[in-house]
Amino acid sequence: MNNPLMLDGRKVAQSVKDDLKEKINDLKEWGIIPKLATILVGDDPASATYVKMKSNTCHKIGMESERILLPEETTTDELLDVIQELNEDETVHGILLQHPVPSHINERQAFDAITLEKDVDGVTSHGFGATTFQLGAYPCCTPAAILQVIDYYNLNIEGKHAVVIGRSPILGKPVSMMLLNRNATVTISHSKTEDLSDVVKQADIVVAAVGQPKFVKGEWLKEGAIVLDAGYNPGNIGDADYETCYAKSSAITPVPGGIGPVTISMLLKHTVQAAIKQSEALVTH
Ligand SMILES: Nc1nc2c(c(=O)[nH]1)N[C@@H](CN(C=O)c1ccc(C(=O)N[C@@H](CCC(=O)O)C(=O)O)cc1)CN2
Repeated sequence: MNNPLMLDGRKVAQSVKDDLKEKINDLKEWGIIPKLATILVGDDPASATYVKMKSNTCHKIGMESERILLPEETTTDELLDVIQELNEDETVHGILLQHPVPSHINERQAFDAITLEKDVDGVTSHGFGATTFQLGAYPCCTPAAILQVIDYYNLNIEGKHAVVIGRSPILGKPVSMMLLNRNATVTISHSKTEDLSDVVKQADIVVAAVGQPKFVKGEWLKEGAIVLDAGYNPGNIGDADYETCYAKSSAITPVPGGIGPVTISMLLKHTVQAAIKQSEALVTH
């Protein structure tokens, strides 16, 4: 396949942020400034960087953000109290709990404590169910970013075979449901899948969401496959081996500059949508 298309996530993210700036200006005329609260538990440097990127991007486009940094030894109950306060704070429209939390914390319980209307990161069980059944919840941001890239570049996924590698609650599982809702034929593969390379060989679209650097090799791909790399490994290395996958693909997202920047723009988009909905709810009550 000659001349594969490099899918430029920075360009996609910019187009999302440009749309948002207009909406944010409109909201400001009503005295509303969309606000995202981020919670980081512990001092994992990569997570700290991602949270900082989220809050910096909020400020750049005229939103507010409140960064809550909690010590490593925070208990589940203490974290639940912080989330409850944010649920009740009318100035906060969206809540993000950075994943992963330290292992002594019950992450599922913490995610599920976020009220659905502020779950702009799509991490609650309720949000997952509502996304799956297309009931209007905010989807997880990386899956939403993958769909945004697909739409921006007009990639045809209906009836195509998408192989998702990974089944995590905030990536592999939700993106599989979202692709299914777009009429793709979806195979979810994972660490226990037998003959993974043979499974991947059948894919028109490969979503790499496995969390291992350069895991997907070009030789596994069908000629002309689309590769959507959702990996964010240390050193900004994706889950796909870019050079070999590029050569075999028809289109591919790089790392950095692919799905990552779009993920952040989707978080801000959901927060603006939440600010609009919550303000409408205040007016009608
Ligand atoms: N609660 C959540 N936790 C985590 C999520 C999430 O969506 N919700 N996703 C990942 C990490 N992540 C955001 O949190 C994330 C990772 C990487 C990027 C990104 O833009 N990376 C850049 C490169 C980094 C850089 O420029 O320094 C890129 O790919 O170009 C954004 C978000 C885990 N946790």
